[in-house]
Amino acid sequence: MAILLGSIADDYTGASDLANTLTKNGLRTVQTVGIPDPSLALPDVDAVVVSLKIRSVPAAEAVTAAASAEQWLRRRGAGHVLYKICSTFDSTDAGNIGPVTEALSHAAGGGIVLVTPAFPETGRTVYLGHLFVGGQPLNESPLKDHPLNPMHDANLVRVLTRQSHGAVGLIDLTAIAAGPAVVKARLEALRAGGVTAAIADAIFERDLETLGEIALETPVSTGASGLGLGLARALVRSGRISSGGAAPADAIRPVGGLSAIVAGSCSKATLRQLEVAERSMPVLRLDPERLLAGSDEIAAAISWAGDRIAAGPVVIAASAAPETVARLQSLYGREASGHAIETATSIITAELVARGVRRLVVAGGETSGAAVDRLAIPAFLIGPEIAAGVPVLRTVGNAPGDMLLALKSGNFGGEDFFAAALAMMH
Ligand SMILES: Nc1ncnc2c1ncn2[C@@H]1O[C@H](COP(=O)(O)OP(=O)(O)O)[C@@H](O)[C@H]1O
Ligand SMILES: O=C(O)[C@@H](O)C(=O)COP(=O)(O)O
Repeated sequence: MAILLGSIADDYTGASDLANTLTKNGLRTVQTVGIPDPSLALPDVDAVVVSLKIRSVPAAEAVTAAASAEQWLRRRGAGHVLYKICSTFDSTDAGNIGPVTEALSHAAGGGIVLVTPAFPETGRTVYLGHLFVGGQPLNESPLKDHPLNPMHDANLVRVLTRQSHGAVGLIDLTAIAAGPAVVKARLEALRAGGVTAAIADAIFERDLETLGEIALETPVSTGASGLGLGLARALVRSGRISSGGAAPADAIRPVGGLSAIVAGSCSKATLRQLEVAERSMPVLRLDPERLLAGSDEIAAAISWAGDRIAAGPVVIAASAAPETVARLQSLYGREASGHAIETATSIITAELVARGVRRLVVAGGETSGAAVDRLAIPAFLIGPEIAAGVPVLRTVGNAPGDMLLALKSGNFGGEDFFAAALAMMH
């Protein structure tokens, strides 16, 4: 299997978001969970997205994992590797976007890396280096309250500089609107001046098409699904994609079985989706304090689900509003509470699957990572899109048999997302 485009995603929802974008834009794509075992039979594809769970781990750990994935992708022919980060640039001053970008660039012989989290379809735009989420600057958006990576600075040149050894520059919208030749010249001028990463503005998809064309001439880029769109369209325009990009028909074959939704995302969109789900499905709100206190909250949740699940989908959620999250974190610490809750939701997910759930929606990037790891799913085929950035996924090589999943990024999806997802998973 020789591939044209490789990607390393810093979380699993982000990986499925990118895989969805690449598929929609003409590349046959598979999403692997980590570096796949050589025995796993993967389909013939144009692009592989390796999902890692490295957004919130120590930078050195993220670098080591990403470097191995990069080598694996290069050995399979990837001429370009996109480091898929969050469209809201989720990270801390200690990393991991800067350190991983620099490591990937170093492995590819150095040079300058284009960086942009813009994803206009979901309202993420970058202007003069500042990231906007819908109509709000990043630091005024709900991301200011993220449980793991609260974002307090919309100026990405500044944010990335704090995480990088090298100098960070800006390619502004004026240059991008002037087209690929001007962007290329600007990138070269920045490189000659010692800059190793350039934040690129982008507001419209045409900006990302320009950036994709130039990025494709370099070995590494860093960005969200918008840059994926630009790279995919550039590859298709180059005439190097012969497949026509159709998603495998297998991806939507029904699996039957029971269905469930597990949420650990505390994002504004997820909190609203849970409220709406309460009108049509049984929803269990976990008590995070009881979970952390080591009580039998997990067993109680499994028993609650067991009493209801044969009659229809159930929802189990740890999600809570920012004030409640802040209170728990003040008692147990940010990382400890996040990790303990992810562990609990992943155990509950595995128990639901053991009881016959084959159609599963997980809300939250870290939450999805923990759940998919516990289920030991090796890879996914990409099915139809449920909402911008969220496709139906079909497991490849899964031990208990095929499953359909939707891994929902916290801020993605309309308010009826959960019902809409299950309606597409048969
Ligand atoms: N009630 C809660 N209090 C504190 N942290 C929580 C609570 N519920 C979930 N979490 C944690 O918040 C984090 C949410 O991150 P994630 O799953 O990536 O969601 P998102 O996609 O919205 O960013 C996870 O680590 C999760 O375990
Ligand atoms: O780019 C995006 O916004 C998503 O693909 C993504 O990575 C979101 O992360 P989570 O909200 O943590 O799932």
